[in-house]
Amino acid sequence: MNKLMIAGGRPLRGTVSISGAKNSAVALIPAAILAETTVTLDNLPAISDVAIYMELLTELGASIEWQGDQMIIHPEGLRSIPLPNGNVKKLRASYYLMGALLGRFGEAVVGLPGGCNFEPRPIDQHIKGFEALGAEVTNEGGAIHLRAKQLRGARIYLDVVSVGATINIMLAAARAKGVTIIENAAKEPEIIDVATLLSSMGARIKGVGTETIRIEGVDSLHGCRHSIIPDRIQAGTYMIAAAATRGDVLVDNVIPKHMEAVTAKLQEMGVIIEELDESIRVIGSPEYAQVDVKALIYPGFATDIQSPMASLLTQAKGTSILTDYVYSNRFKYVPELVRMGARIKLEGRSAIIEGGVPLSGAKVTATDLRAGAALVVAGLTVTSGITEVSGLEYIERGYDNLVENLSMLGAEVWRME
Ligand SMILES: CC(=O)N[C@H]1[C@@H](OP(=O)(O)OP(=O)(O)OC[C@H]2O[C@@H](n3ccc(=O)[nH]c3=O)[C@H](O)[C@@H]2O)O[C@H](CO)[C@@H](O)[C@@H]1O
Ligand SMILES: C=C(OP(=O)(O)O)C(=O)O
Repeated sequence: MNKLMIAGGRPLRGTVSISGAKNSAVALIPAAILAETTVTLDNLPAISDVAIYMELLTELGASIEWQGDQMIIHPEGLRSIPLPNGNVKKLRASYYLMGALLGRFGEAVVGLPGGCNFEPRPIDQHIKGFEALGAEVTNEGGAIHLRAKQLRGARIYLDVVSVGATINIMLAAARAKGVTIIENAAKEPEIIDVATLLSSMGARIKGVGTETIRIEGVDSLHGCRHSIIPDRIQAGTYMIAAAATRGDVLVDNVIPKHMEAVTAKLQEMGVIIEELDESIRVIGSPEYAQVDVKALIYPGFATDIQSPMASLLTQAKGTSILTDYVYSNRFKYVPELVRMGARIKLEGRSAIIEGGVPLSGAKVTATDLRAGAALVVAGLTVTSGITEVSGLEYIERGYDNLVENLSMLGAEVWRME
């Protein structure tokens, strides 16, 4: 396991430029399967989930050029080769191969996904959607087999608002015969990003960003060039880290509208925020008020940043309650924060966080990507001792150039193999 070493206690200062969004990138790359000609993606994050996706598309026969933040996907050699094991199990978003391969080839075999396994994460709504479009879906030894002679548009009501199911159904429906309506759809910015790419490829999609999405299937889709939206979760993490270290950071290349829930909560605590067109300046204060945080679907406070927020709340005055309404038990990081001296109790889907308790350096383990983000933010605030975060590979699933970015902001951090 790789480790991140942190000698904390230094206020973060300077500018950090945010890369493209992980949760867009890992949907846009498989979406390119639907095109018959070349797709170019710009502003791609340099994270391991993207590298794994590149390998997956290569296994399927695509030819890919990836240089800097640009990926060029030539889909001409693609076939629907069964992928029951291997790379599909290394990330959550491999489930998008189901919708993309089904849409393009009418068949797919894809192993159940991996990714952050902080709790069971079913994909029943994805399957319900594929079946409604006319696919036969079976689970054979942990791999999902999908087959359809002809996908047909349908009206699909999602029982739970799901980012993955909304995108997966859009992918398959883009090539179905007739009109598909997704009701109770998710509204996250990454869904709009995927719909923008599909529309540039020739798809007919309306209503993204609302709870009803209408997709009129087309016979073929073509290549295009698309620039990925900034990663609002990385941006939020740097905003929180700037506040937690009482620093002064310009978080650049962001869409401030996507950050509204984080901005509002930080302001409520007493953090000074200046919003510019494509950047947000975060200036820390000596004291923070306690706040309650409810992680919700977009435009609510994102569940993916509740864990670094918990680390910041250990610095507030008084007791804060952080509740996650998306996942019932996304708190594997709590015992690790407690190891660093935090006083946090878990009650159902809430963490009760006692503020004003100084943290100290310890050996802690990131059990998943955002648990890792929580420990990094906590480590940056520590004034006594070194924090040693094991499981850096989880963090690198979603944070582009983390060590370099933090070092540029003045943090003393280094990697240990
Ligand atoms: C690759 C990617 O984009 N990952 C994000 C995506 O994950 P993912 O797409 O897996 O998350 P969903 O939006 O689907 O999950 C939301 C909730 O619905 C439940 N559910 C979901 C699907 C389903 O078929 N049945 C079901 O019960 C889940 O267990 C969870 O409690 O959105 C999550 C919620 O914003 C984020 O935390 C992840 O970072
Ligand atoms: C849960 C996350 O990712 P994934 O869905 O890819 O596991 C995340 O990005 O916080």
